[in-house]
Amino acid sequence: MSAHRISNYGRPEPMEHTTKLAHTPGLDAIETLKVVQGLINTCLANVATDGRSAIPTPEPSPVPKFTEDGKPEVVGMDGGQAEAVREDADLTRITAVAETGEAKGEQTGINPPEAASGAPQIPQHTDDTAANRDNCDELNSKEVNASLNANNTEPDGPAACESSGDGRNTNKTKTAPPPAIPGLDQDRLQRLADEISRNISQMETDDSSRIKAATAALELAAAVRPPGDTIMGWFANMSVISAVRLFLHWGAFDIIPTEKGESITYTDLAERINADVGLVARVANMLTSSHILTHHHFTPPPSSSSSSSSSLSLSHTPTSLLLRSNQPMSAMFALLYTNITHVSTVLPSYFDTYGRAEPLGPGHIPTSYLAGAPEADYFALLRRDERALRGFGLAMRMASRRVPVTGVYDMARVLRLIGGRLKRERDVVWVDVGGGDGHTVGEFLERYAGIPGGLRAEQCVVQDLEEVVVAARGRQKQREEGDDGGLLLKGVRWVGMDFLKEAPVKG
Ligand SMILES: C[S@@+](CC[C@H](N)C(=O)[O-])C[C@H]1O[C@@H](n2cnc3c(N)ncnc32)[C@H](O)[C@@H]1O
Repeated sequence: MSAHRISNYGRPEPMEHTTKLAHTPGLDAIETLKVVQGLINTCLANVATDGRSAIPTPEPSPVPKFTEDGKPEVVGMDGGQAEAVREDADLTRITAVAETGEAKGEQTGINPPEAASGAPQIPQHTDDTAANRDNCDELNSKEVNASLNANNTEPDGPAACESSGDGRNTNKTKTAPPPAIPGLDQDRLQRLADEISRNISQMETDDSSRIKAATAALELAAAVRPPGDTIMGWFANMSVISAVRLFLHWGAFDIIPTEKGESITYTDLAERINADVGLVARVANMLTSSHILTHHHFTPPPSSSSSSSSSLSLSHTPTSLLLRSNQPMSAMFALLYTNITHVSTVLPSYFDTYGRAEPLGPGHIPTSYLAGAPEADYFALLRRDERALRGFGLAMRMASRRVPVTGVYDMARVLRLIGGRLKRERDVVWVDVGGGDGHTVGEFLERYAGIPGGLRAEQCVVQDLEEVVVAARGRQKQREEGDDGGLLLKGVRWVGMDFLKEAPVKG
């Protein structure tokens, strides 16, 4: 397949590669985790073999080598970047000495060239990224399969260096105990790898296995990641967050077609959002490289009216579909972007002003300080902005999707106990304090209306701040005028209140 690469200037440049670009979401997740598992096994093998892997890393980070003065030489970096990596290496070396009590330089997280002898050359990152990646992908998938089958544990690892036949004295014996990389608890790593493997095999029948596998994979990655690499990862995350924020602000996620197999050229997208195509490509780079969007070679059908001359296009992934503007996850992103990322810019000055202590009341919080209305509390700020308030309600829906709403209380028992005590049909059974737009009550009604002595909408009250309730009532009225008559919540009472004051519903 032919495809394009974005140049340093953000312009598409032609290049050849055969990387598979479009994925079937379900299959892709499983395959991805298998690859992760393979890489983990490789990593474990690396630990057992003092970092001498038989399997090349697909897209290697710059590999430090030691120069004659004993400083690690950093391939592919210079200046400050290289110095930063050197410092990491030195730190690892110092930690190693401290932890093992060995003489300086004997055991380090980075292998001097001698230690790597006999091992295949780790491919260096060249400009021919795609071709390199293809070779590595192919090689890697073979090796991953091999590792999945053979568990890739290289039991004779430490001795392999001895038999490399290059005549160098490696000071290793067959009995040398792993781990060679200090600070890594090999048993823990193996337990995590087993956990990942077990859950991957159960993913088809057990939904939660996917989360468990991912959680263990993240824990494992955190354990094996070199410290400097962890921090470098934050920098990448910051850029990705900024790119997501821009694409949300420009409405780009809403413009990319959602049908499977469809994509939009960079040129068309740039035109639709009134942006320079080079800029769009540059921002999209962050999103495609972090697998939030996918890019493709695009050949417009002969009948197409597309004015696009560009042959590079973008399509959604399951992740980016959640970032479209009508999606709760997208609203949650906007909310947390403000509450965390934006607020973080004033935190030092906030604490300089108020002192280094927790806020004592609902006002004078970092969010109100940022908004230039320090006395206001969070919800007072929200109420000033109709759009933000709507977004808040939508974001809460996401939270309730991830946290179970029903099943926590034994509602059948509650209804049984309360049934005999109700004097009137409309007596209140269930109050949702701070219930927003009522979706939680809706879930209770969906689940418990049908059971014996079941919950009825007339028995439910949603309480929230007056403004929130007014808006929620308005939306419910619209639903009742719509096709389904707003049936689920029809009859629910909405009460404006302040939960810091006396409760309006008694008993
Ligand atoms: C975190 S949200 C929870 C919304 C909803 N219960 C849910 O689970 O999606 C908190 C809710 O409390 C409401 N709230 C905040 N301050 C309040 C106050 N002083 N009195 C009543 N409701 C308040 C907000 O308007 C918001 O709807």
